[in-house]
Parts: sequence; C-alpha cells; structure tokens
Amino acid sequence: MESRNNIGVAVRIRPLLQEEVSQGHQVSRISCDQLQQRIIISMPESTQTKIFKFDQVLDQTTSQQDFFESCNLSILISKLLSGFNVTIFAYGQTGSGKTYTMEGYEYDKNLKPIIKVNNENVGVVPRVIKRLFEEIKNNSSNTEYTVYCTYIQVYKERIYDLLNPAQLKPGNPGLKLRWNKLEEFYIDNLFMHACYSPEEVMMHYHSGLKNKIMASHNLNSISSRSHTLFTLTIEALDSESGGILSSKLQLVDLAGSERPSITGNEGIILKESIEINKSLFTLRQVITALSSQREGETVHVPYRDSKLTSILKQSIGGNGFTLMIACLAPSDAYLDENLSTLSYASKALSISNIPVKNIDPKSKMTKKLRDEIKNLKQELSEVYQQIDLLSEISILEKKEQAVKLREIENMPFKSSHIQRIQALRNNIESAQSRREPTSSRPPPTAPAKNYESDNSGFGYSTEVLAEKLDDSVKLFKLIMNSNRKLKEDLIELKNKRKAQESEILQLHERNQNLREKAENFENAIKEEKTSDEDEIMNLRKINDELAKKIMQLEKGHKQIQAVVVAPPPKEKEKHEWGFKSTRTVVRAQSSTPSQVVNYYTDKAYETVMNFQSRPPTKNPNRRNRFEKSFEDTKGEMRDSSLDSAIKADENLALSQMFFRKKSGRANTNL
Ligand SMILES: Nc1ncnc2c1ncn2[C@@H]1O[C@H](COP(=O)(O)OP(=O)(O)OP(=O)(O)O)[C@@H](O)[C@H]1O
Repeated sequence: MESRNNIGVAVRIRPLLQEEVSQGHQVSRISCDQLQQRIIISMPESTQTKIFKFDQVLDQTTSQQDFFESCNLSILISKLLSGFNVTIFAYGQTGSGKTYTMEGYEYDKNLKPIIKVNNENVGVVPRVIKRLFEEIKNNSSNTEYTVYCTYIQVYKERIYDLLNPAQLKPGNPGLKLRWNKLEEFYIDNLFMHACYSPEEVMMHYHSGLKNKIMASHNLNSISSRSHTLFTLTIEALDSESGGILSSKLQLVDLAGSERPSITGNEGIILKESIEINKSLFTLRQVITALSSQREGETVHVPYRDSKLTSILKQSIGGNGFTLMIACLAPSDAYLDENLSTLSYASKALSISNIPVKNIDPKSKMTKKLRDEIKNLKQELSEVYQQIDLLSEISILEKKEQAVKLREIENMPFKSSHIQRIQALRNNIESAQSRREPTSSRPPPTAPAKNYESDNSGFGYSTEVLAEKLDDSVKLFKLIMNSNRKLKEDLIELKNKRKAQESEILQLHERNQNLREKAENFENAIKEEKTSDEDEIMNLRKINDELAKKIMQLEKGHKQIQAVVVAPPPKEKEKHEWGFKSTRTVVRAQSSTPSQVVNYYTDKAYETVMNFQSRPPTKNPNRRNRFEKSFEDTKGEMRDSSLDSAIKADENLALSQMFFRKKSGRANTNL
C-alpha cells in the first residue's frame, strides 16, 4: 500500500466574457496571488478579506497550454502508466469555464461541438490523450500498453452510454450501476472500445461529445445539462513477467450548480437544474464528510446518495490520484457562488486518498485471448478479400480465371485458414462425390468445380466459402463471448480474493485475541493452583499438629484412666489433697492453643472435680504413686467426652478452612 496523498486542487479564473462586459459586470472582489498560490476575496461592505490557499492558482490570462503545464498533468499521466488510477474533475458554478477547461471546443447554434483538433484552445482531455500516447510510444521498457475508452453521462440520476447510439433514444432507462463486494462500482453493458492510436481515442471522444445534452440559459449559452465522464482504461502487460497493470483515467466535466433566480431556467431546464443541484449537493456532502474525518476515524460518507458520487467513490477518498479543478467566473455578481466553490475546494484539499497500484497477474490469459481474437480478425479480413476476388473471377473466362487464380495463390496471406479451407474443401468434395448419385440438389452455381484441375487451393464454391465465413464469424463471436466471460470471471475472482484476504485478516485478529485470552486464563489457573497447594500444605501442617496433640492427650487420658480405676481415698483426707483450680493448672502447663485448652478443660472439669473429691489412699506407696501419676498428667487430661469434643472442634475448624477456601478466602492462620 502506498502512502496517503491529498487531493490536488487547482483554481482557474476565467476572463470576463464579451456579454458580461457589455452588461457592465465588474471585477473588483477577486484577485489571484500566483506567487503564493492564493485567491483573495474582498468582502462587500467591509474591509475584510478572505484568503484561500491552493496547490495552484491560475488567473484570467492563463492559456490552455499553460494550464496543462502548471498543473503537472504529465506527472499524473506517468502515475497512470505505472498502474495508478487518476481522476481529473472540473467543479464550479454554471458558466465558470469547466467545459472550456476540459474540452476547449467551440459550439455551434445547435449546441454541437465544432471540432478543431490542432487548435491552441483545446483543453485538458485532448491534451492528456495526446501526451498519454506520446509517453506510451517513448516507453522503453518491455511493457505493452492497450488503451480502452468509455464515455458516459449522468443525466437526471440516470447513466447513459454516449458511445452507444441505442442508449440515446428517448425513454431509455439508462444503464445499471452495480456494486461488487468491495463496494466498487461498475456499469453494466457499457461500450468499451480498444484504441491503438490517439486518433482512435479522439474519434470516440468526439462522437460522444456530440451526444451529450446541452442547453442555453442566461448564464451560459452552451451549458452542460449532465455530468460527463470520459474514462480511459490502460492495460500494461509486462511481456517478461506476464503481469498486467490495469489503471483508469477518469476525465470528468461536472454540470455546474445553478441558481434558478439568475439562470432564468424554466420547464425542462429548471428540472435539470434541480437534479444537477441535488447531485452536486451530495458531492459537497461527501467532500465535507471526508474533510472532517480525522486519521483513524470512520465517518459515514454518503457516496451512495447519488449516481455521481457512487461513480467517483474511488476518486474522492479512494485509491487513486485526483486533481480537482475549481473554476471561477470573476464577476462581482457571482461572489456567493465563488465563495462556495472556494470553500469546497479548500475542504477537498484536506481529503486524502491512498493510491494503490492495480496489479492483476491473472489477466495474462486475457492478453492471450485478445491476441487470438486479433489473429482471427486478420483471418476474417483475408477471407473477405478472397471472397471478393473469387466473386470477381467467377464472371471471367476460363483462361483468365486460371491466370487470376495463380495470382491469388501468390498473394501474401498470413493466416493459416487457407490450409484449413483446403482440408475442408477436400472433406466436402469427398462427401459430395459420395452423395452425388442420389442427390436431388441442383449443382452449385459458383464456378468451384472449374478450378479443380489447376490445383490452386482456391477451387471452392462461394457457398462453401460463405459457410466457412459463417463458421469463422461464429467462432469469432464464440471467442469474443468467452473472452468477455473470462474477463468477468477474473474480475469476480479478484474481488473474491480481496474479500477473502480481509476475512483472513479478521480471523487472524480474532485468533490473536483468543490466544491472549487463553494465556490469561492459563496464568489465572496456575496462580489459583499455587494458592491451593499452599493452602493444602498449611492445612496438612495444622492437621499434623492437631494429630500430634491428640496423641499426646490420648496418652495422658490413658494414664488418668489408669489412676481413676484405682480404689477411692478416704473421706477425711480430701481436704489435705484438693487443688483449688484444676483449670488453672492445666492452662499454665499446656502448650495447646488456649482456645482448645479452654474447650476441653471445660468439658473435663466435672471429671477432674470428681477425681479431686476422692479421698487419698491410706497406703503411702499407693498414695505416692497416685500423686506422681497425677502430677505427670495434670496438664493433658481428658475423658471420652473430651475426645469427641476435640474431634468435633477439629472437624469444625477444617470445614471452616474448606469453606473459606471454596469461597476464595483461604485463611491459614487458624
Ligand atoms: N479560460 C477561458 N478563456 C476564455 N473563455 C472561457 C474560459 N473559460 C470559459 N470560457 C467561456 O465561458 C463560457 C462558459 O464556459 P463553460 O461552458 O466552459 O462553463 P461551464 O462551467 O462548463 O458551464 P456549465 O456548467 O453551464 O456547463 C464559454 O463561452 C466559454 O467559452
């Protein structure tokens, strides 16, 4: 893809016309600063001026040649030949000089152009055509160029082919504008002529000019009532690589905006004015939308609101190089119109196109078919020549015929059809000889049989030749049709490929997004897993500690039980032995966390108290043993109810941990 390129804008001020001078028009408000490329407008009833800067400004004295050179039109032609689309369009109010700038011809009373090809006043179109062919001729590369032309007018929102006379009959609905998937327009059934010289192109251009709709009104005696688009398609075949570049040059002469109050239009011309103004209004909206668009931003551009803007879609904000020629009539009377033209021309200056080379390597096949058609055309014209000669011979005497036939035999016909015709003739002859006895058909009127003896290769009847000719024409048509079909298929393929490319791009993006999401997800799982593992480790640790404690407590419990099953002490010894608070003792010596100790000491309290209330034994040995056993275990005692209580407590703690973990608030500080 190429870099952005803003639309080029050149402003041209025409001189005052003779009628305007005689009507007393003044030129005091508009001036042209060619040094700084500025147009300066001094506003009425104030000292204020408005200044507009453009790529090129050209005053009343600018000749057609100067205009062509100043606008660097040859650079645009080079761009065209290197595969870029180019558009040159003239814009401005009615009578401001658009048609003069583009065509440069005078018109007669019937509003038909007076063609003077070598006149110095010829405009942009004839000059561009001439320069284009000069460039093609001077091209030293291995590129072969073919130029095609089409010419349409958009009249009251209908498209007419100016090169197809059938299109110009009254009531014709015009041609259909179609869109392909890439939103590129194409016009159905448009006549396209291959041209091999500037004269051929000019011939088509002039014949189309004669067909465009013109009218007279107060502001212009030769006013265009339609927008005309003369399009040259250039196919450049690189004979080495077989690649084809196909670029388009659109030369557009827009109809001018019209204020009915000053044009004095009525009836049909007024209706035309309304339609012209409508389509120009859409064009202005397109220009405004595109000029307000910031880089990277997408705005709605109402291309589809008119045929004109649809057709110009690729030229304004599209993929080619574009030059806008803003035309101004200098009279003070047209100040408002000029301000409007200058304002839209300024906006157009900020519109950027992204020029793209139109490479089409698949069109190699088209070139091959085109060559074949060229050869067939050649053959066909030779066949015609021979038919003419043979019909001349048929009326000669036998001797003269033989002489003439030898002459024909020596003529330098290039095509291979002579051999083919010979083979065909042999087949026909053998078929005829087989058929002859039963045939009821009259003998051929042509003198074919007479030539058999001299073996010249032309001994066939005019009937056979006519058949052959018919065959050739059919074959020719067939090839033409298949060529057209192939071209259409290629265009469709190209479009499909483009659509697929953008789809693939989208899929790539989506794939990338999904990958990123998957990676994030994986990371999140990993983090979760690590925190889970930490938590399990902590739980295990706590569990181990608890198990250890339980074991210690069970050991103590057993010892206490062993003591408890011994005979009770006597009542009177009770007071010498009792502990004030077993709880205090247990709490002081236990390494178990205080809440657990509190819990089981509460449960154990009753049992311990029972144990305290037993009288000490009278036997000193037993008494000592009892005392020792009690001292050893007094911090770790428990009974069976204490056992199950601790277990329940432990389960509660574990379930709390589990619950917290599940709810994502794992707490290992129990
Ligand atoms: N640069 C010029 N030098 C001399 N005459 C000019 C120039 N420009 C325009 N004219 C003359 O001005 C008149 C109006 O010009 P033209 O027909 O080109 O206007 P237009 O903008 O095409 O009008 P419309 O929109 O009505 O078709 C014509 O008679 C034309 O010859």
